Amino acid sequence: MVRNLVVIGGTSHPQLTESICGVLGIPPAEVLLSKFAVGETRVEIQESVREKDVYIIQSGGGKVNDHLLELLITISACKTASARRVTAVLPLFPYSRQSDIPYDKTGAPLYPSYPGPGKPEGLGLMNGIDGLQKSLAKAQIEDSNGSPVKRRPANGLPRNDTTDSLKSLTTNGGAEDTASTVSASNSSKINAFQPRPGYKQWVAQAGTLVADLLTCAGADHIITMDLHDPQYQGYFDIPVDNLYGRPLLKNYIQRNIPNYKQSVIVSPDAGGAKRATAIADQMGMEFALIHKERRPTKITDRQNATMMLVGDVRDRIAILIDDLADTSNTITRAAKLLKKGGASQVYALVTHGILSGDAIDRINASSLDKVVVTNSVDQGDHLRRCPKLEVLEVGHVFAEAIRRVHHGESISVLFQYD
Ligand SMILES: O=P(O)(O)OC[C@H]1O[C@H](OP(=O)(O)OP(=O)(O)O)[C@H](O)[C@@H]1O
Repeated sequence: MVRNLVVIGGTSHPQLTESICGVLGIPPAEVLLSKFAVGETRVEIQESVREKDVYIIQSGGGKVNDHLLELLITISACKTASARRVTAVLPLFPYSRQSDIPYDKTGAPLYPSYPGPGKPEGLGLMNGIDGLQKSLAKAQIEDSNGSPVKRRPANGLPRNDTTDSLKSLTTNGGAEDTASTVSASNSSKINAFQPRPGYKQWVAQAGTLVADLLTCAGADHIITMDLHDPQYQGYFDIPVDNLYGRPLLKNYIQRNIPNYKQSVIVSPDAGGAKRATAIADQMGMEFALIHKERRPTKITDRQNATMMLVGDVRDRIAILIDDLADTSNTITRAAKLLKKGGASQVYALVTHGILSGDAIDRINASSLDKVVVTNSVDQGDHLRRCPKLEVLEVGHVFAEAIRRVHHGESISVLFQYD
């Protein structure tokens, strides 16, 4: 019997809300989530939450920015309606890939970004500058007056500050300097990263801002799963429970992969090695790693990174383990390499199947034999389009976490590896 507990479902994943409420044996709260014509989010809590323990389910993926704002407004609405405690339940935590300052050793920014559907350009800061630059160049070259537009020479970014660079690009600042007519080749030169001694490009630390926004909106507690960077928890001054998807993945391996002990667990990059070795060690299986020889400086370059397999997968089933698949470039490229290395079959087991843009087409056309994800992100559409996809239910894991938090019980059992 759960008393004084209220579960509110955001628009990101109604099916998961239903599943969590089904396990808890309560109906989701009545809320009106809509939008004004202009696109602003409107939230109306249609039942009393006074002195209640409220859990708001909202995942990342899909229209991630809309969902985030809706969550913030809902948290704030519950707090102002005198909820006793508000917990944001974020099965996939949005922006958690942007928790650090992603520079490589030359000072060039790395972009752990989420590319939108079919928009490889205009994503990430440098690409954004590139896109902006191209648009400006095009607009200026096609100036209706027909007069050529004078621009700063294309010898790298105009100033050593990205904000200023953007400003100068948008206002044509510095046009009084050495004049040159903008051309496509100039544009591409401007896009090339040229580190300046002692200076690093400024990249927004969106993860910090999102942590602050949630706290500022009134969240008292966060429940999430398989944070891309577990240290992100340290950005919060409220409790963060980072649940593991690992038991679900292990269970899948044990039940569905014949002679699984003869298979090889593979991490598709060094960043995920700890995650994958944890499973390999616990299950007494062998481990292999894919090493990216050159880390690309731009998201659009990622597919060009050279990959190298460290380990032997010949005539064995290779099981890729990762926290998330977004464009699915990582797992599809890894699968190709594993098949080249003699793997008999390749499975990809991923906690968060974001699968943006043409990720599904990429998987369908790839050497992957099976892709297994949890429903931390809505998989309804993905399942219809991808015969290789299998989905593991996480509703009961979140329901149990909510039940335990509500009753003040320990949830460390949900963190156990085995
Ligand atoms: O489906 P994709 O678009 O290829 O993205 C998925 C990859 O991105 C993330 O790692 P990231 O590249 O941010 O590097 P890291 O693990 O070193 O942080 C994640 O851990 C996957 O490996």
